[in-house]
Amino acid sequence: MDSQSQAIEFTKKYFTTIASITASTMLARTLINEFLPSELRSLVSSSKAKLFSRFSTEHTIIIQQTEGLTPNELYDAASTYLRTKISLRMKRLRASKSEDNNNIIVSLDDGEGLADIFQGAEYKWKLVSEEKESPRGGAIKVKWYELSFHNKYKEITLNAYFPHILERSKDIKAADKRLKLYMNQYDSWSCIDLNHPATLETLALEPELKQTIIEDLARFVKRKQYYKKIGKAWKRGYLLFGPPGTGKSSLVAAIANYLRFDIYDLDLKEVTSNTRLKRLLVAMKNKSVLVIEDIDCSIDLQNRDEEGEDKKKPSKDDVTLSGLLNFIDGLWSTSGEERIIVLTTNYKDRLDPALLRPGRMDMHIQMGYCGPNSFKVLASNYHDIDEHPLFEEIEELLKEVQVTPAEVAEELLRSDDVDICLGCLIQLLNRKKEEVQGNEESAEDSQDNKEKDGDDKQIDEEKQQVGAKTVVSD
Ligand SMILES: Nc1ncnc2c1ncn2[C@@H]1O[C@H](COP(=O)(O)OP(=O)(O)OP(=O)(O)O)[C@@H](O)[C@H]1O
Ligand SMILES: [Mg+2]
Repeated sequence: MDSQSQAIEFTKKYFTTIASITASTMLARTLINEFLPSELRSLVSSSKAKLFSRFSTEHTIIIQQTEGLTPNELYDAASTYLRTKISLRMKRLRASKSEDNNNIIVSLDDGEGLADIFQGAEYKWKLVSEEKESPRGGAIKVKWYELSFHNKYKEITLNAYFPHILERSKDIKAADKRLKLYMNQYDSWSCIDLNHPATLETLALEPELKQTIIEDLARFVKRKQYYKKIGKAWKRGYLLFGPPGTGKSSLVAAIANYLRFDIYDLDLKEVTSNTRLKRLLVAMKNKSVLVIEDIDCSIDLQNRDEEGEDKKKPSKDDVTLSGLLNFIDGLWSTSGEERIIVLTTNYKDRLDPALLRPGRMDMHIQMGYCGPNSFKVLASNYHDIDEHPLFEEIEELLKEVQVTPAEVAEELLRSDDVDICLGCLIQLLNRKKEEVQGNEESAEDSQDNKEKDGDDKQIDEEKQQVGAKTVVSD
């Protein structure tokens, strides 16, 4: 036989064998289907699946929507996480929007799947749903994800991929969330949407101060494990002080917008007893900013522990500042996570020394008058300009006079015409300069009459307030 006829012979035999195997398989399948009872049939097919999976390198994990009656957090996190992996090329998607959410949510439809890559591992996700009979009658829809990957990635999946999904979904939810502003009436909170536009970017602050604040906040949110280890409540306290209109309230809103935290604006005058105060503090949610504005006015700040003879003896249940701070330390260390507390005042010197002690407030932030850098931020916010022929004159004047960012903002809002606004601002600054010069002259006159260093000291102190300073304590 030549080699060509050998090949033909071989091919014939090969096909005959294949045909007979196929026929036997079909016969076996027919026999199984027709003659085996259903229980035995499912046993045979599950053994077949087992045999197949023993040789397959693919591994599948089922993530059900509920485990028993309890919602499965991992399913929920996966749904949120997978939204960021959706491509608009996919054939079928779902879209929805809820009142609490800022964005339209686009998600996988039942039966659809997508691919993801994490640390070099490839994953295939599929959303499956099925109608099942409910034990209470009727049908219920059960849903689950089938996650398939090469079985060499089992460990990465359990130890790194799933924790990553849980973490990412938290961030995504926080970014979507519509922020709330809570206010107290007596001992209960009511809330409205927080629509304050202030951001750390648009806030006119000296650049180093802004950077310090951003870094402090970023470090704080990353330190969950650290706070746990040292056994301290995971909270951070900021004391903001400075004249009216320097941006204290705006900074609180900017912090909330940056961290995506709700704000609880606590009016201490509404709170009549310690018990009520405790109730309010316990009702606060995690990831929130507690703010007490004008702390010097809202509570009798005299140090009530050191009772002088002429001081009124407080009743046991009176709200006191030290009581408030102690609650916060105590209650929040057991029940709260990721809390910021901000106290604001126009007069730092009127505050209880107990509040200024190291360790009470982590950072003391002085909000200052508008300096040249802050002015540039405001000009860019309000008129989208980074330079202008009048800038130089304005910047020179800002070094000499004290004007708050709020006053500058008011001038910049006067007109859509930037030349008019900057002209008005120069007029304001010149008026202020004349006032200062007038004051200095009259101070000099009176100094001729009686020696007085107090005024100079006052002016020196005030001049120092241009820009802002911080005292940070850890
Ligand atoms: N640093 C700033 N950056 C940007 N805008 C500012 C700044 N400071 C004040 N403003 C503008 O002035 C307005 C008033 O400021 P804000 O209420 O934040 O001041 P405040 O320091 O809280 O004053 P008060 O002591 O009277 O409560 C803000 O709405 C904002 O438009
Ligand atoms: Mg304010």
